[in-house]
Amino acid sequence: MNKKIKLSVENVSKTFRIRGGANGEDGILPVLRHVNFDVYEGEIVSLIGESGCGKTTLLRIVQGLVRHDAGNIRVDGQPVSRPGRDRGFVFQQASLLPWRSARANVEFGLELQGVRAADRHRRAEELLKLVGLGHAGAQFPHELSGGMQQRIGLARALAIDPAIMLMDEPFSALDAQTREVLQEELLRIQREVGKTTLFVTHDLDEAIYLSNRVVVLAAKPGRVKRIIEIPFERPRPPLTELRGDPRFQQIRAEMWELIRNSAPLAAAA
Ligand SMILES: Nc1ncnc2c1ncn2[C@@H]1O[C@H](COP(=O)(O)OP(=O)(O)OP(=O)(O)O)[C@@H](O)[C@H]1O
Repeated sequence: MNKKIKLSVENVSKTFRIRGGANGEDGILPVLRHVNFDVYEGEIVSLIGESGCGKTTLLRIVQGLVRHDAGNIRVDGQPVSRPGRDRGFVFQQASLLPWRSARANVEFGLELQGVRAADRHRRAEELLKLVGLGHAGAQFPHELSGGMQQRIGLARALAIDPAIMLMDEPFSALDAQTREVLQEELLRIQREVGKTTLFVTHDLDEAIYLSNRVVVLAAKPGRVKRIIEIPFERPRPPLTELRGDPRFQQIRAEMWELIRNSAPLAAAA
């Protein structure tokens, strides 16, 4: 079977200019160096690596909010240089508009696209059902739990039917139980809509559980250390069950080792 590349990250490098270093002079912080990987249609690929290795920066580059210094980002073969509706995103905080109902939040992107009211309502209802909140469309964000807000954020991102989804630690602010429920829900939704997803997480178990492949980044500057194929078939059993599989433990140990032993490159390298 030929796999179609939805997102390609080719040789991407990024530095930030930082003001007032140790000696009071401005400096250059290399954050990403020659980062390469592809994401195939329908896959979930996670980025993992120690804090500060550039995961969020890379996601923002793909989103088009941060400009890279070198390399190419392509979605469906088209170069990316600014935000666009081919990329939907869900971040750590759902950031819903507080004065809008859940349904009106889901409709927001469609309104910007000029979609007719009747079509917007129909699409929002479908998506609310998809994320398990068919009953909550009239509620306002302050009436929803953190997990429900993230579900609405996911529905809002899916509403514009993007080519790829970008998710930056979407479950990290949730309590452990809600988090596990939403991880299972994401896999169910993924089965239903087949959306290609690039997912940033700190959590090794989450990365293994959700992903087809995991890109392990080394830090200082961020670079691809290894890309690990996750062998478990879908639909996957609950995470608590999967943790008992010796292959899960083996992959987890491999990732942990890679992250722990990713020595920074010498400054001149
Ligand atoms: N706008 C900016 N200006 C200067 N430096 C920045 C900027 N944004 C990020 N950085 C730096 O780039 C590096 C990578 O940050 P980034 O947030 O991408 O890492 P991360 O892997 O997502 O970290 P975490 O896992 O803690 O969220 C950090 O050293 C950070 O301080």
